[in-house]
Amino acid sequence: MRIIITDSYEKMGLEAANIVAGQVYLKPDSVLGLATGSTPVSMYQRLAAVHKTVGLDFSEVTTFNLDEYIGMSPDNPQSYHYFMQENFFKHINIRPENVYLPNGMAEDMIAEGERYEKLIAAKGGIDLQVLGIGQNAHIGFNEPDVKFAATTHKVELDEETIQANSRFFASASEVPRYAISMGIKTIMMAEHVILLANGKNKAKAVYKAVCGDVTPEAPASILQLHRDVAVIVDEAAASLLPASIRGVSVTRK
Ligand SMILES: O=P(O)(O)OC[C@H]1O[C@](O)(CO)[C@@H](O)[C@@H]1O
Repeated sequence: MRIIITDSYEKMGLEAANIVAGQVYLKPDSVLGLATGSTPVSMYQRLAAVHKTVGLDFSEVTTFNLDEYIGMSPDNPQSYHYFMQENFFKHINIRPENVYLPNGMAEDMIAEGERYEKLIAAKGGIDLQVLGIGQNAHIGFNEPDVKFAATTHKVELDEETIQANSRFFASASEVPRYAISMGIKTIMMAEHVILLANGKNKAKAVYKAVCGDVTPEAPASILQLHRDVAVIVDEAAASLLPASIRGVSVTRK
């Protein structure tokens, strides 16, 4: 794992965007795995700016998102389809036919999971996967006690996740209870991974991901076994990392 500590949320996004942009520049037909949530927004803004100012070309890029709420249609403003459109896709020159998210409206979620995995495989697998992290150390919507061998599947959201995501809804009761998410195995098969986190409320989860035991109770801890992960965090999210880890990290001011 490489740890990059930045002094602001914007710089976290900048560091992440540089890695994504480098990937797309060197391999124009890259397959990107993408995340939603508030964390990657500054990265998407930066990538959109790089597209606009220097013409970073997304026309050959394919994207697969991590997850979608079950029962959310793509035109629902709370859906992750909608989020991606508003925060990223409409600002770049990606082709709509190269954009994939799990279908939260599918009748058979087992078949939908299999379909999604086949699509990823048909595109040659994910070159670079972007991840946020939940306060309970989830990645995608893989909640604690996850099965490390799981591929894309239906998940029941933890109460902690429902509470955390209720800020995007009128109330916690409106947050869907189920989602369809890439599994840990899907994520671990990506060639490169970047994990982003900002804010004090992510410090415990970052600690577990970087130096806790590798355990299904902290799903992100499995990333310690991945061959190429960059963890990009602001000072607040890095605040519980021990001096030994901070000593080998890169700090960007
Ligand atoms: O970035 P946020 O809003 O804190 O969300 C944390 C994580 O939870 C999710 O929303 C659930 O998958 C992820 O997309 C995100 O990485």
